[in-house]
Amino acid sequence: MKANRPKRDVHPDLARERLKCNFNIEEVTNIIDGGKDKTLERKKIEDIALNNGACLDEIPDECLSIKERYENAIRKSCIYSNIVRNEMLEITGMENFESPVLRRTADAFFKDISPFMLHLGMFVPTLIGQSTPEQMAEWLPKALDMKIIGAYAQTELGHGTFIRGLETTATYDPDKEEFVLHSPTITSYKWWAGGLGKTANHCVVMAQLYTQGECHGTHLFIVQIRDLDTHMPLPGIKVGEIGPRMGFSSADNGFLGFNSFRIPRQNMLMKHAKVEKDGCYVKSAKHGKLTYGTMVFIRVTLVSEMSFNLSKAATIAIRYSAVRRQTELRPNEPEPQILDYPTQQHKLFICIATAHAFQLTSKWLWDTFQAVMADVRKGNVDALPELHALSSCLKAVSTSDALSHIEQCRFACGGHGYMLSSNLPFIYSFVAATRTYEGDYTVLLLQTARFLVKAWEQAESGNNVTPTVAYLNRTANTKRVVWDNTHEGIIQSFQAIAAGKIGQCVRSIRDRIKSGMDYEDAWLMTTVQLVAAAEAHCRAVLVNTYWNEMIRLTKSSSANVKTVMHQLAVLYLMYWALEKTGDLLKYSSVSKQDLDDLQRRYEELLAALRPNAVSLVDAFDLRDEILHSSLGSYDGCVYERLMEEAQKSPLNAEPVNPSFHKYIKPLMQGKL
Ligand SMILES: CC/C=C\C/C=C\C/C=C\C/C=C\C/C=C\CCCC(=O)SCCNC(=O)CCNC(=O)[C@H](O)C(C)(C)COP(=O)(O)OP(=O)(O)OC[C@H]1O[C@@H](n2cnc3c(N)ncnc32)[C@H](O)[C@@H]1OP(=O)(O)O
Ligand SMILES: Cc1cc2nc3c(=O)[nH]c(=O)nc-3n(C[C@H](O)[C@H](O)[C@H](O)COP(=O)(O)OP(=O)(O)OC[C@H]3O[C@@H](n4cnc5c(N)ncnc54)[C@H](O)[C@@H]3O)c2cc1C
Repeated sequence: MKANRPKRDVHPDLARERLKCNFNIEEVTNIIDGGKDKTLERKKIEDIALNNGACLDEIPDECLSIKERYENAIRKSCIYSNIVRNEMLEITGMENFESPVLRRTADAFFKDISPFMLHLGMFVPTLIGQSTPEQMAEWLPKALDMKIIGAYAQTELGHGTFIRGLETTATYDPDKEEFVLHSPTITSYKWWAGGLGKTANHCVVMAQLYTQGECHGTHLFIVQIRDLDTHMPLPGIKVGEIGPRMGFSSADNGFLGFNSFRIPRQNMLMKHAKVEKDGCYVKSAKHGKLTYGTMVFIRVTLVSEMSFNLSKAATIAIRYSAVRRQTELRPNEPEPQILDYPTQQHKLFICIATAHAFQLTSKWLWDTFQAVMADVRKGNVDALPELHALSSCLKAVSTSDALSHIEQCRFACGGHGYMLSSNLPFIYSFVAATRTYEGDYTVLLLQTARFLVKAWEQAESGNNVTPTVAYLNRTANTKRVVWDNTHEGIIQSFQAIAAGKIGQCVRSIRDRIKSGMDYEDAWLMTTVQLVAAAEAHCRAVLVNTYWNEMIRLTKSSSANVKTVMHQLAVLYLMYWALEKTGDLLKYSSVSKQDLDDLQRRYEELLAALRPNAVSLVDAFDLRDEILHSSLGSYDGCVYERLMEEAQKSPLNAEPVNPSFHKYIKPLMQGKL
């Protein structure tokens, strides 16, 4: 059902803020979108999706029951998918079905997550990345046309991180030329897959492949789990939804068990390895981990996804902070806008800068991913370890940083930030999951650490290392870098911290081995340091990439846009330098005086950015329909919207709730 929202005048405080803007907002929007043409394309897609009002709900999702919420999400998913299929893909091009713009526009329909998200997000990319041309021809058109709807079922009740430990089996039967899928234990049940519980009729399943009596490790299979006509689970399939969770409330995350369920031989995704009709196993992949490709793809896309979520939270908190007034600074003076408090600016301006840092880095990461995949298609897998290390740490750090900054945005909105109608709790719970799914934070940083330790050893012995760790060639054998408070100096300090920490890990491992431990135990005992070293490496990559990309992308910008983009990048460098003073003292020659100067310059920068704060979030160009926020709308009519949303509470539908007569009154009368 559509809801009509009253159009309101812009709140005078926000209107005044917009008059202070000294840069061209559209230019910054174009930089964030990746060019003027990309902005136009995004707006066109948003217009198609939003102008028909299909996304608006009369009753907020959070006031619905679990069942109603799911049914409403399916209703909207079908409308949205139809628009994507019939109108939007024509604009992006079919090959760009995973365009972030499509993903972002979907947010206008769902405060939470669409049950179809994993279909386009993981099922389709797996078909593209793991199928032979024949398999692709069979399934991809059906999947893109929504003739089949898929999920990605890898994680099991007993194992998520350790993929090699998955228990589901796929045993080849050469007589019938079929695989028999089986779930031998309760812990082998698939668990978590989005869209699996009620929506999907197909899924990609990761299972241990057995043929000719031998186990060949985990492989991917495409499995039909429900009848296309009745939607009933097929015989041999036990499938359902896993129950309420912190977020993802409308994503019908599911469980799945197989009871000797048979699929044709052709349903093994055979791009990197195949099983012949007679059961002979043939591996063609040049790298053992190419079946993990969908995970790498999603890790890469998550960096931009984090930028988007952070830009939403920052827009809400900054617009609200411009309208909210609190506490007298001096007796009898009007209460200031809370955005005038430097402590509030400290909480929030880093969110704008981080959204830029992640967006610019994500574009660079995406280009790197595309280049490495093009090489892989030609048979060259040399750059895969570096891509894995890079995508792992950037996924871990971007999701973790986004989560803590979004929480800061909620704190910055006081009590009203706790309201679901602010949308901050939805954004937070969505992002909280990203720190875990697609590889947990710690686990992924330890993957990066493996790569870094090897790179450090190469650099130590005088060999050249790959580009993202090239700083090791300069710093591996240096004790402390000379502190220099320019941007180059700060970037070099981050590299020195990373090199210093990696070196310290290597020495700890070696010392432990010398004292009698085997390599595995020495590694295990060093993992706390290894995680910190990988995080430091990631920060070095982030500051360097953000800075370089900012300079590159603002080359032809107007002077004031250059200035404000520069200010944000400097803010990012200073913020993190001040967060890491202990490390700077350890690995650079920074003095107490240098740090005091840095703190003062940081505070001056907050003040310099203050007049442009609202316009900087306006530059994210997030329409109200995408923000879903009583606190963050463009007009800033916060109190009216909070009141309007309160009226929608089901508890306000009747003046007296029946429980009064049933319980409270008898209690008051001593009759209970
Ligand atoms: C309209 C919509 C359009 C589009 C949508 C677009 C985008 C979507 C945006 C947002 C998404 C929104 C919603 C999505 C919602 C939910 C999705 C959630 C999905 C999931 O969670 S799926 C399950 C994911 N699971 C994991 O990630 C598990 C994590 N574990 C692992 O990855 C691995 O087990 C491991 C890496 C931890 C270890 O693997 P292993 O044991 O097999 O390997 P080893 O540790 O022994 O390492 C050996 C060797 O291999 C190297 N290695 C490991 N992995 C890789 C890799 N992927 N690539 C290259 N190399 C790899 C490793 O480094 C070792 O190397 P070394 O040289 O020996 O050191
Ligand atoms: C909202 C959501 C959606 C999801 N969607 C899907 C989906 O669509 N498809 C799918 O297949 N899966 C999905 N998952 C599952 C997800 O990928 C896993 O939860 C994730 O990979 C973590 O695995 P786990 O839950 O087994 O955690 P565990 O591996 O059990 O981790 C628990 C803790 O142990 C630590 N730990 C584990 N191993 C190590 C180690 N080697 N060294 C140090 N510490 C370690 C971790 O850091 C963590 O703190 C989803 C999960 C969520 C939350």
